[in-house]
This record gives sequence, C-alpha cells and structure tokens, in this order.
Amino acid sequence: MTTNPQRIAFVGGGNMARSLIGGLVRHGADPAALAVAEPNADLRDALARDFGLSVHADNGEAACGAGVVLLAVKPQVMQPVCTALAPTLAHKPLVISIAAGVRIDQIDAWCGGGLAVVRAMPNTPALIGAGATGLCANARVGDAERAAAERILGAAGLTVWVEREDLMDVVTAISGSAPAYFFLLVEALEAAAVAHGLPADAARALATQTALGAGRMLREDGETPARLRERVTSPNGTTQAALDAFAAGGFRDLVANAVDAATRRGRELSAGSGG
Ligand SMILES: NC(=O)C1=CN([C@@H]2O[C@H](COP(=O)(O)OP(=O)(O)OC[C@H]3O[C@@H](n4cnc5c(N)ncnc54)[C@H](OP(=O)(O)O)[C@@H]3O)[C@@H](O)[C@H]2O)C=CC1
Ligand SMILES: O=C(O)[C@@H]1CCC=N1
Repeated sequence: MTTNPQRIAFVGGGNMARSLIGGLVRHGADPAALAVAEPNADLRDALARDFGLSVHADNGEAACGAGVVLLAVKPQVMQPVCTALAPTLAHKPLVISIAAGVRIDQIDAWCGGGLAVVRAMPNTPALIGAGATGLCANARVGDAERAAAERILGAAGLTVWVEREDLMDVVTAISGSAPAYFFLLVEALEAAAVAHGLPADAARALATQTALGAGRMLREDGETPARLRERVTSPNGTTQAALDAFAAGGFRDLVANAVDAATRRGRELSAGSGG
C-alpha cells in the first residue's frame, strides 16, 4: 500500500462531511485526492455526482493510504468505526474527528494508538463557507499537520485553535450547536410578529435580514456586542421595553443554562461512546 499525504478520506458522508467536502472543492482541492466512505448508497451517489470524488461503502477502502482521515460519524458509533479502521491506519495518517464530545485520547486509542489526532468542532454554516470551527490537537500534531487541519476546516470558514481540550465541549455549545439557537430566535420572532398580524413571509424576511445584518455588524463594525446593543437602544424607547422583558424573563440565565446543558451533553457523549 502506498501512502498519499495529499489524499483526504472522509469516514461518514452525512451533512457535515458534505459541507466540508464542498468547502474543499470550492477552494480548489482536486476531487481525485478526496474519498468518502458512507453506508447509504443514495448519499454516496449524490456525493460522487456533486463533487466527483471517489465513494466507498467500505471505510477501510476509503482510508487506505490516505494522508488525512477525517472521522465524520456520530459519536455513538465512533468506537466501533475506529476499532475496525485501526489496522488500516498502521501508516499513521493525521486523524481529524469532528464528533461532539469524543476525546482525542479515545480516538487515538481506538485507532490503534500513537497517532496525530486533531479534534475539530465545525458548524453547519460551513455549507456556505461561513462556518466557525474550534480545533484542538494532541502533542503528536506538528506544524505540517496543524496546517493541513487548518486548510481543511478553514475551507469552510473561520478556525480558532483551543489549547485545552476540556474547553472543546463549551466550544461545541457556543459554535457547533449555536446556529440552532439563532434559528430558534428567528423562528420565535417570526411567530410573535405573525401573532400580531404581520404576514409570515414579511415577518420571516425582516427577521432573517435583521439576523444577517446584526451578524455582519458584529464582525465588521469593530465595536463590542454590548456597545452595538446600546446604539440600538434609545432611552425609554421600544428596544429598552423589549430588553426589559428579556431581562424579566431571565434571558441571560436561560442562555447560560442552555450552554451548560450542551456542554454537559458533550461530556456525556464521550462517556457514552466508550469511556
Ligand atoms: N450537524 C452538526 O451541526 C454538527 C455535527 N458535528 C458532528 O459531526 C458528526 C456527523 O454529524 P452529521 O453530519 O450531522 O450526521 P449525519 O448523520 O448526517 O452523518 C453521519 C453519516 O455517517 C454515516 N455512518 C453511520 N455509520 C457509519 C459507519 N459505520 N461507517 C461510515 N459511516 C457511517 C451515516 O449513515 P446513515 O445515516 O446511513 O447511518 C451518516 O450518513 C457527528 O459526530 C456530530 O457530532 C459536528 C459539528 C456540527
Ligand atoms: O447536536 C449535536 O450533537 C451536533 C454537534 C454540534 C451540532 N450538532
């Protein structure tokens, strides 16, 4: 078996793998250097059709000789997937896991040990190149492997290295899971406006564009979120009335509780996926 350091094999070809593959292809990666293993034939066919990469039903076949193996299966099946792959990983590729909760030492042990492992936590805006990914590495990951991980996840958006792995569960809570919180807020704004009589399409268009505008200001204006909020809030005006209602409902505590719950769930997933 010859190893091709440029070859990237995805194990699991679901939503996140598709987003990351799409990012790589958009950034000029050669589809001939990409492979994916996925049990679902329809997903395999769609990936082959959309990106022109090689698709496999067998994980070992996809990973064989790859310089990078990116694990994109659910945390609950990570242990059996890695254990079955271990013999194929004897050439010690860089292993990248995007699974929530699963620790680097677990991935390394299940994959046979002695591997350079990066734990990454992307999010679904990766699909449109607007993702945010936290990354954490073990000591075997050198500069070249860091650069490779950054190139792969960076093709989907922003990357941030986190040096303490125990912080990856809170990274998951505030970026991996967090698109859902913003979608929920837009859903709730739309429902509230509809209850006041605004047509649903107008409510959705206004709430969606407002979310986009607020997001762009957060990134482009250079001001803190608190200052941006203050600029909207006229003394004794409409915004103040809304913010008072949020405060009375315990908004900040509610958000803190949600982040705690997601962080805890991440820790449970590492226990539930085999130790
Ligand atoms: N969705 C998100 O927002 C994010 C998810 N993640 C992480 O990414 C990982 C994948 O999530 P996501 O893409 O949403 O999930 P999906 O279910 O869309 O993708 C996982 C894929 O893996 C396939 N699969 C199942 N068993 C195996 C196996 N033994 N070998 C190879 N492939 C297999 C599944 O096939 P089948 O459906 O047929 O079982 C499925 O297509 C998870 O670990 C999750 O924690 C990380 C960040 C964000
Ligand atoms: O909900 C989950 O468990 C996955 C990980 C982060 C986003 N989705």
